[in-house]
Amino acid sequence: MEELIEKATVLLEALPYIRKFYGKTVVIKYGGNAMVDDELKSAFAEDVVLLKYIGINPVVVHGGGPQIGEFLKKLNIPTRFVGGMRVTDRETMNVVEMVLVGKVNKEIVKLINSHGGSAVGLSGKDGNLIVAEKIDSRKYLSEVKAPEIIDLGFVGKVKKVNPEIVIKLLESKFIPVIAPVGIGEDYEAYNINADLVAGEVAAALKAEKLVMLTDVEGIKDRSGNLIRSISRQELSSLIEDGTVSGGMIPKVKACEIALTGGVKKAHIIDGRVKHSVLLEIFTQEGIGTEII
Ligand SMILES: Nc1ncnc2c1ncn2[C@@H]1O[C@H](COP(=O)(O)OP(=O)(O)O)[C@@H](O)[C@H]1O
Ligand SMILES: CC(=O)N[C@@H](CCC(=O)OP(=O)(O)O)C(=O)O
Repeated sequence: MEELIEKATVLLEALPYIRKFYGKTVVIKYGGNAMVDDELKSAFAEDVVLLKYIGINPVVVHGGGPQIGEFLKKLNIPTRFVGGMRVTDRETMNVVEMVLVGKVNKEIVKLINSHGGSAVGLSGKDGNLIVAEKIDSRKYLSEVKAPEIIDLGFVGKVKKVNPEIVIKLLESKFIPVIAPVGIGEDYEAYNINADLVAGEVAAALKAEKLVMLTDVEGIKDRSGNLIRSISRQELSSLIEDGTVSGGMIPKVKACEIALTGGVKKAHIIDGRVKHSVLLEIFTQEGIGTEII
């Protein structure tokens, strides 16, 4: 009996958060290690389905960098990153779209649905969801202090998000799952860093939260200690002084975009921790780094 009562107590701990976030939208960037380990994948899907059933609206934006890399390797197409972005020629773009939209997106949809959810996969092309434009390589690469300045090819940035299709899905039982491929006004497909897409989608939806899963505990300071909480204003200095580098740069930028766009809070959390999404949303301490 004691044990059962203890269970009820644990469940009740979530009540204030369920009340606070009921009917609100939470954008989750899914990527990194959490996407390769089977046990973590199931735990992630359970978290997303649970959120939906208790009346919180999850929107998943996924990455797939490692999966694209593997496929390019199989095809003997060399690939590299400059300033955290994959150099994307036309041939690479075709593979990027095939892997992200055809493979990774559908796998996440299947995963969520196999845990009792109703996920619907979208790319930026569906409903003109993500209108992209070619990134200004010179400007971007010098901004992030990249070691070389080259043309990144079909790497895009978000020009506009048309969130109608996502809102329609959220109004019913569906869980939107978005692949980071944008459509240009020239009708070319653009490869966009998934973190940046998540930030822009969160801003367009005026989400309550942006939660970014990654393969580290959160943002680390110069001495390697986890930063628990940081303000939006302090973020740019972390990039400028080199504390934040590589794959963490677009994550930090995504949080800036989201918060500037009206999202209340952004979190960078450890996707290697089982049920990290629930731990972030339903506990007082949360996990990882919160950006306010
Ligand atoms: N200040 C920092 N704090 C934490 N991680 C950092 C920092 N600067 C750079 N990184 C790197 O960023 C990586 C996360 O980015 P990335 O590998 O692209 O993640 P994901 O695959 O989850 O999108 C970390 O594994 C770490 O190596
Ligand atoms: C321009 C650019 O670099 N696009 C990324 C898109 C996928 C992505 O962002 O995946 P992760 O979130 O797993 O890193 C790429 O080609 O790898």
